[in-house]
Formats: sequence, C-alpha cells, structure tokens
Amino acid sequence: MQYVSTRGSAPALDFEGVTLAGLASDGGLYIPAEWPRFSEAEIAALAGLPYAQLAARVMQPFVGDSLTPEKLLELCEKAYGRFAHKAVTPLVQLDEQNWLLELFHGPTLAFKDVALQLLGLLFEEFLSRSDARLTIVGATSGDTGSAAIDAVAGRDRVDIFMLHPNGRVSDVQRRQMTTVLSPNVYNIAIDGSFDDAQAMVKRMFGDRAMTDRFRISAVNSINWARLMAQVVYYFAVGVQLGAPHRKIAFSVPTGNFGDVFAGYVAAQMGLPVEKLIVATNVNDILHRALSSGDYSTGTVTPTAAPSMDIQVSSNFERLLFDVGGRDGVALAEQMRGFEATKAMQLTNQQREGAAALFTSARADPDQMTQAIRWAYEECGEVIDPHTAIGLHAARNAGIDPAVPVVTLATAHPAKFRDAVERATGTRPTLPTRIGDLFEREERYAELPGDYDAIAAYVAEHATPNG
Ligand SMILES: Cc1ncc(COP(=O)(O)O)c(C=O)c1O
Ligand SMILES: N[C@@H](CCOP(=O)(O)O)C(=O)O
Repeated sequence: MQYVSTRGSAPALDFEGVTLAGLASDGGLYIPAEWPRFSEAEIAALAGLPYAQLAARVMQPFVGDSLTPEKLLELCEKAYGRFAHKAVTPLVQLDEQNWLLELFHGPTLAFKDVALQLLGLLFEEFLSRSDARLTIVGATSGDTGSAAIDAVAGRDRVDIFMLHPNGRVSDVQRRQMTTVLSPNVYNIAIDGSFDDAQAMVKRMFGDRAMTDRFRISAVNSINWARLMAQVVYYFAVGVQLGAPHRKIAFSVPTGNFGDVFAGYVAAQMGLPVEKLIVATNVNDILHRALSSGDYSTGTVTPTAAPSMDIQVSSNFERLLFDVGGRDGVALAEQMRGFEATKAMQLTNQQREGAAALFTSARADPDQMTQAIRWAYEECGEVIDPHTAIGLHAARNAGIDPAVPVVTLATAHPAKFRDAVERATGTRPTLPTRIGDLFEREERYAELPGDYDAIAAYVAEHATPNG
C-alpha cells in the first residue's frame, strides 16, 4: 500500500514510512493512494470475531508489507488486551433506533486509546529496525495528550512533547497527562487555544533547524495510523447491527475530523453507511462548512466539551482531497489561501461530494445538557458532554426509523464530572485505576503561545536523532 500527500508534492511512502513521518513534508496529510475494498462476504466474515482479530483483518490492507499478518495480530492483541471491557468497544442500546458505541474502556478513558495503544507499539516495532529515535510533538485539547503519553511513556528511543491550552482542559484530563513523570514525557501548557497548539506542531515539521537535528513525528490524527485504527470499530459495530445486509448511520462528536473521517474510510471500503452525522459544539466551523460551504474560523469558545473546542480541523483536508478529485496541486493552493486568510469557500465538487455521505448538526450548551439528562433519565446511561453532543445530533437528524443510529461515546463521564453533575445531579466517580489521580504529583512547563519558545524548549530537552 502506497500513501500520497493531500498537497501533491511530498514523496509517496509505505505504511512504515507514513507512521514514522506523521505529517507529509509538503505540509499535507498522507492518505492511501487508493481505497482497499472488502466484498460482502469478507464483511460478513468479520461477524463474531474477537476485537483484536477483527482489527487485524480490517487493517491488513493498509499495512501492506510493513508488517506480517502474524505480527499485526500480535500487536493488536497486546494493544486491546489493556482494555477494561472484554468487547473492547461495547455497544449499548438506548431506544428503538439509538445506540451508543462505548469507546472509552482503554487506559485513559477516551476513544483515543483505541488508536494510540496500537500506535505506541507500531513506533516501537518500526524503530527497532534501525538506529532512529523519534521526537513526538503533539497538541491536545484534553484527550489525545494522556492517551499518547500512556502509549509511549518510558519507551526507549522516543521523547514526547505534548502541548495543551492552559486552563482549557478538565482537571481530570490535565492530571492524566501531568502526573506521568517518566523522563521521556514533557507536558507544556501554552497560552492560547488548541488551534494555536496544533499550528505550532505543524510548523515544527517544516522547521529545518528542528528537522535536521530531530526526527519529528506525530501522535495526532494527522498521523494516518491513528485513523486506520479508528476505522476498525465502524466495522465491528456494523457487523453487530446487520452489515453488510443493512445500512447504519453514525453520529460522531467532532473536532479535528479524525474520528468521522475514519467512518468515511469504512464506507469507502464497503461498509454500508447511511449517513455520517458530524456533531459539533458552538465551535461549529464544520457544521457551517458542510451546510453552506463556508469554512472560516472564528475565535475558539471554551465549552464544557473542551476536547471539541477546535476550529481548524486538520482531517477535513483529507476529505476535501478525496471528494474534490484528488488534485493535490489545487488543494495545496486552496489550503495556502486558508492559512493566509483563515477562511475558504468549498468548491461545488467538494460540497456535493461531501453531501453524499455527511450531514451535520450543532449543539449549544443547553442542548448538550438536555441530551445528558435524557440519556440518564430515559435510558439509565450516564454520558459525557462530547457524547451528548453526538446524541443530540443523532436524535434530530431525521434518519429513516428503520436505520439504526450509532452515537460514538468518545469519553468516560468521569473525565467531565462537573458538567455531568450539573445535568444529572450525580457526580461520576473515577474508575479505580485512576482513583488516586488527585493525590499524584504534577509536572509541566508553562510557556507563551509562541513558536520560538516552544521550539527552544523542545530543542533543549529532546535527544537528537543519530
Ligand atoms: C472526547 C472527545 N470527543 C470527540 C472528539 C473529536 O474527535 P475528532 O477530533 O476526531 O473529530 C475529541 C477530540 O478529538 C474528544 O477528545
Ligand atoms: N480532541 C483532541 C484534539 C486532537 O485531536 P487528534 O484526534 O487529532 O489527536 C484531544 O482531545 O486532544
């Protein structure tokens, strides 16, 4: 399997290459040169498989020759063996039409673990084949940070620098990152938003002074391997609900457009998807883009669903590339315009291509609270604010009642105890494995939202490659 950049000028790479590279050298994102396709019989044969086996089958076409099937299965069994639920991603029925796909049973209680537990092992495997070492630079609005840190803490040949917006993540989210005291882990609280942090991370990939000394890589969903591992649970739930003989709709709480793009990939591979519902909070650039073609940023508004407080959604570029005719040169020009003005209009081809599968909705704080309350009072389920935004969108999308609608439950409610308590009157308790989180020592640096300061900090602490 070869991967090409959405901006057309970086070299094509294989799976090992894109995993270690993270972002393409032309500033684009890597995407498979073509989508692998499963037959109906191959999809039907996934039913009933244990999660790790299903994962290895779904991912093998993307991995190609970079790993043997046996090695891929071994890594999947190791990664998903750490989940607290036997099913790894269990499905819960809410009413006749609505279902929740619980993605938060991994070590750090959010859907990010599903991909990052595997990515940590992939880094280890690929680095063991040479003398290289990695400097991972990541941005988090709360959940990627702890999941990535858990996946690489204490590993040889990797340093991780994780930027989070100071004061804009929940106290549980912050402590899940900052109480990991391994010597290869560096947490940095920056003045600014997640978007500021993500922009600085991307800039570092193009900074020769850094890339000449360090092999920079990514754990955010700009790294293709992240998305690949997220495609798996769409197939896992699909076959449980009747695929390939029945269509399924998915409602996805969305920020960086990674999770919902994984659903798009599953559809390209043959999963019968009725609709992908892109659910946003008031930081609604994606809802505006999909409903009117207007992709223009405003300032990021802090909300009770902080992990979705994002305006610049990296993976939207992958969708624009795929539905816009895969013209990297034209997209590079369009993205340059967006980077300069913070606004762009989707082309007709991009709008129509996206509309075939995507719809969108926005939830304000009241609608989010009402969705938490509905799930609690009518269905006996305690859900987190991000999941609630997805559920609000699912219940209002007007999907044919015969089609099951699966809302992705992206975080454990205990990560957002204040918001859940306000809505339900009940304060979720922390699972026992992090029950002592508030007694643990914290360590992190506080830096201005200034690229030079961040680059200097990384250069001072990272171990050079070679
Ligand atoms: C709990 C939670 N829900 C939803 C999202 C949005 O997912 P994505 O960025 O893949 O769109 C995030 C962050 O990414 C998150 O942490
Ligand atoms: N919501 C994320 C933001 C980063 O998204 P990613 O999926 O690209 O890593 C977070 O919680 O950090």
